[in-house]
Amino acid sequence: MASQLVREWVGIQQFPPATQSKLLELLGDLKQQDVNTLNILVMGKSGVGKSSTVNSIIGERAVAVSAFQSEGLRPVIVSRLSAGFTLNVIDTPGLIEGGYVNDQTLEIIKRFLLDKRIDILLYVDRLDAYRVDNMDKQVIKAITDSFGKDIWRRALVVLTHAQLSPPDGLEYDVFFSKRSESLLKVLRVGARIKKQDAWGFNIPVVLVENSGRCNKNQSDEKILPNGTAWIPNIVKTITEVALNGSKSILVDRKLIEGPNPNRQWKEFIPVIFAFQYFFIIKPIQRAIKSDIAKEAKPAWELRDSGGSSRRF
Ligand SMILES: Nc1nc2c(ncn2[C@@H]2O[C@H](COP(=O)(O)OP(=O)(O)OP(=O)(O)O)[C@@H](O)[C@H]2O)c(=O)[nH]1
Repeated sequence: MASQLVREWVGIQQFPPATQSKLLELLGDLKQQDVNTLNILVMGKSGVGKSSTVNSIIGERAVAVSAFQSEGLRPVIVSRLSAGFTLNVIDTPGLIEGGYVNDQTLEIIKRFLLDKRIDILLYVDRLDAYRVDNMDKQVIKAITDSFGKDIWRRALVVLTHAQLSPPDGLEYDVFFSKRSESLLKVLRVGARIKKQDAWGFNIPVVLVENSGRCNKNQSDEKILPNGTAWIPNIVKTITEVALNGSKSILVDRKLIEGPNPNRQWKEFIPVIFAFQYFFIIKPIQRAIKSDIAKEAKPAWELRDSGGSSRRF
């Protein structure tokens, strides 16, 4: 991702000192493991808080946020450099339109990512959605079909609107784990992750509150209702996923175009013809010949072929 404009990460200085020092420590951990760049892809349904989350992490209003359906159809890349570390965050348009996955949007995202590497996927949804439905499954399936199942080894589920009072008198952490479990369940179905493989896809769920009215602790850090300072927490989880030993996803032509249906099984065509010739056509020909040979000749044929040519 060398071509885009990389700016100094000034937004990091907007964070309170406690957050800043935790972030710099985490970036230091990554650099120690020779990870000097992270490409983070942000995807999800429309209006769930993708752009707001990008801005919160960067600490600047780097991408446009809208309460209404966003007009932007193209992904946007935000690149920031701090102490020798480059962070590239790719914000993408929402994938749902009129109740369906928008294939055109998906195609634009795929083309945009061509020849780029995805180190981390932030799959964004809202904490305050109480149900999962087929739409969730369709979006997850579309991401899986586009970038392969292994992208989920590099994923975090991010739940926005995390400053809420749970319904029905539920404890905050109980509500969070119920919401996470139901979303992870539908994610495993959409991503075709089999039960026996689930341990290899240990997808963490993190909470985010992008609102300016987010509560703060004594160190002026934005905190969740359970007291967690969420910006260092999401960056820490991103660091853990980046260092979990799985491979980043290289978006090459083969990956996004998938197997060419016209080429499928083509190499087997000569084998199938040879099989048909030797094991079906040949035996049938042999059987016909032997039938003809064995056939008892009728009397009139013997008479005719006996040489007694009648002359008229
Ligand atoms: N209270 C609250 N509002 C949020 C949060 N995150 C986003 N919003 C609001 O939700 C609306 C949509 O946010 P965006 O960040 O534009 O969502 P998006 O997913 O990027 O939207 P599209 O690009 O249209 O798909 C905006 O009005 C945001 O201010 C959050 O964590 N808490």
